[in-house]
Amino acid sequence: MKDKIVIATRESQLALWQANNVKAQLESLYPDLTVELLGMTTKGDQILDSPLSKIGGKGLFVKELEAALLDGRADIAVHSMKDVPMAFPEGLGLAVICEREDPSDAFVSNQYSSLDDLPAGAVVGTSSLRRSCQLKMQRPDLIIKDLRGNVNTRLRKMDEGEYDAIILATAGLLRLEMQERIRQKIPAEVSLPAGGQGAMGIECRADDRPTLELLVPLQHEETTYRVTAERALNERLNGGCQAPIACFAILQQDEIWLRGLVGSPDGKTMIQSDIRGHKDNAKQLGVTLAEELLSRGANTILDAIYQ
Ligand SMILES: NCc1[nH]cc(CCC(=O)O)c1CC(=O)O
Repeated sequence: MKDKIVIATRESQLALWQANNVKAQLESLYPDLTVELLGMTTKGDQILDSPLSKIGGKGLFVKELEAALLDGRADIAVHSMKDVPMAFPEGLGLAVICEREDPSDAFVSNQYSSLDDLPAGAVVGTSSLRRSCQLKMQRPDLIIKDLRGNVNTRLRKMDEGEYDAIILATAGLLRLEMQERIRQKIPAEVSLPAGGQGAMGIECRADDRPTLELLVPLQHEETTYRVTAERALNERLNGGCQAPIACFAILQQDEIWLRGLVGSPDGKTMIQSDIRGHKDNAKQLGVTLAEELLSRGANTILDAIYQ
């Protein structure tokens, strides 16, 4: 039995909240266990002056954390599942997926109470192609302006008047106890979330059995089925969270209902579909839905973006 676990974490307020949440869960499960945080800065935290879709590179926010796991400085890394690439470096793997927080996107504004309330020409901040393509599709009259930085930075930029409204993940705002900032939880029909949004996952060394065993109680079954289907779709589309891909699964008894879409960055084309099937086929459902989207034109949109 291990007596100490070191958690590698980014130092944004949200990342620290998530790492501390896992620390608290482990400490309450195992009173004799010491849990320490190892704070680190990633490339994604450093490059703040260019749009994320231009910097490219999957795993911008996880590479440094993974290096710490591989050389033994840390035992686990806590991630937002929507930022975790599909493939792990040799020797590492996903240990568990924890219970999902609200997966929706949040509409945040000081003047306006909802997306519908925004006047023509209003400036909306987001750096996510997924959010901007869905917004443009429904509201071609809005002006979408890039917005980078952690949650606090984005809120400050809006407060300073650079944007009339911004879109953030509801989960992040709830975790940071900024629920009063949420003017509207945008329904999935209006802004389909990113695969994995709202769920935390824990990565560790694939052969570290003692750590894997400690983590077992943190696994959340329903979330795992849902996020497995979503990630399979992303993987088949070869998409990271910087791609204009949205997907969202819910569980109805033993049946998964997975919705997915790929939009063109200009907001003029959107290919969307959905699929239902038994939860034991979560992965296959994601792959099948991805292939349907590809055959209906998503391949053309994605080729243009990835080239
Ligand atoms: N893209 C960064 C990121 N990664 C995870 C979250 C929020 C928390 C979550 O989805 O679990 C955010 C912030 C946001 O999109 O507003």
